[in-house]
Amino acid sequence: MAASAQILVADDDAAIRTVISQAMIRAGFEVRVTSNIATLWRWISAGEGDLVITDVLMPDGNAFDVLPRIKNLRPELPVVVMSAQNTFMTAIKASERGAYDYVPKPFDLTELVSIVRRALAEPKSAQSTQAEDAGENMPLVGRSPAMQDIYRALARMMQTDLTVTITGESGTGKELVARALHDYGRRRKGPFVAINMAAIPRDLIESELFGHEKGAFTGAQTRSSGRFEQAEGGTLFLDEIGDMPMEAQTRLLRVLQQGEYTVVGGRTPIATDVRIVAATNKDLRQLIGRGLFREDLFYRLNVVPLRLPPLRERIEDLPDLARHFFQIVQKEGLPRKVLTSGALDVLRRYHWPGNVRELENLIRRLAALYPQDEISAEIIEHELAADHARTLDGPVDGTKPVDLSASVERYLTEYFASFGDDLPPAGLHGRILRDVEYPLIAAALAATRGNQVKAADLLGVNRNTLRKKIRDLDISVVRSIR
Ligand SMILES: Nc1ncnc2c1ncn2[C@@H]1O[C@H](COP(=O)(O)OP(=O)(O)OP(=O)(O)O)[C@@H](O)[C@H]1O
Repeated sequence: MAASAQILVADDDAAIRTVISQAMIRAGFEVRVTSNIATLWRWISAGEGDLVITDVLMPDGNAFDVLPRIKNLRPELPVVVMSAQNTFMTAIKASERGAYDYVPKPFDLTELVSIVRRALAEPKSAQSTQAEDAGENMPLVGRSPAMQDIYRALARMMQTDLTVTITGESGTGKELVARALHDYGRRRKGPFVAINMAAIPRDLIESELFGHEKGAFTGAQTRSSGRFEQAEGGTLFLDEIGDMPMEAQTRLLRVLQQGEYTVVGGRTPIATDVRIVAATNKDLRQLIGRGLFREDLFYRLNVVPLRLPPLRERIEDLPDLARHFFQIVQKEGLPRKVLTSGALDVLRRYHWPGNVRELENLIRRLAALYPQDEISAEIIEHELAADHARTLDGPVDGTKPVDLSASVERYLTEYFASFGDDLPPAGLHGRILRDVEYPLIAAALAATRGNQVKAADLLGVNRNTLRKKIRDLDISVVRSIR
């Protein structure tokens, strides 16, 4: 049946019409092409075509505006949307307006043919989709191929309740993605509840998640609701799932298998309607091997695995991300800055162990600490060196360094080793303290938006001492206008 199917192709670029129609004809389809929306709509309303491939922006209109009409008139007609504006919102809009799939330009013809085949082979279901405008407030920034893959996966998952597990180094945007899944999905009217397993004492995790009855354990003086109850009808985001204790894992498995749980100290099973999104920066398979994570739970959670690539693997997103964060800090009242092309080059070469969070923090510091409108390569180099001193080679798995003094020790061992049999130049004490003091004071000033009184308070030093240090360490301070 599919072999004789007719494909309607709409794109104002003649070259694209040609390559698509050639590929479709080679694949055994009939093809009609047009350069405008009006003709496409005429064909569709006349009942022609078995599938549509359309560009978004065309001379006589926007395909997203006609998609709801197409869905109304011919709900079973699959529409594949192509776009060169490869943002999260384009993918989401396509999904919300009822497109079958969204293909970012430039695209792979073989992939397009397989999408078309898949769409034509699927049973026709009159899937009704709510055409609700999501607004232009972009939650996720970046147009790299790696992020395109994420957007498409998200767009497909929006209308489902599938359990998703997001993996990725610290700071890659796992929580942001979990929120986007909720905010643009069909549970958006319900609550989004996040809980971080690494931030809660292990013996309290079960009761935090599932609640407890009065007297369930020492200190449980009243009945308490758990996060599952709070997330009813919405999404529960389980961050750092690799840190979940075994007993809690067993309870969670039951929720995923049977849709019910019991509170700690309770006996009656409670039915639950919660979408689970989990995240981890650990390798769960390795934890399974060490007996720390249940394999059956892993498979239940990993229904849809989503891997967020580290920033260094999608460095082309850096200018967009930097602009985005400058905009955010500007809205918060800090002056607007731009990066010189030299500065961008330095940022592109950096390896970003803290990923997008590290970039965000850097932009905040730049906006708060430097008076100049243009941020030069030298400033970036200076700040990244300070950043390096701050993290002093934290663990490579992306987790946050916890023990500063252990990090300093490691740093010093390497530092001494780098001089071989010689000693480093004299004045080490001053140099090391300065390397620690600079980022410390800069961070305090950034956190207090350049307010020296508050920064002195935060640091626990006298205001005059802070002023002297700022001068000695040559830290530039700009006060936020708010
Ligand atoms: N693609 C993106 N677009 C815009 N902002 C982003 C993006 N990715 C991450 N961020 C921002 O970077 C910061 C870190 O993101 P997030 O907290 O989601 O990371 P995470 O992977 O959950 O980190 P962790 O594992 O340490 O909890 C947040 O402020 C988030 O808003």
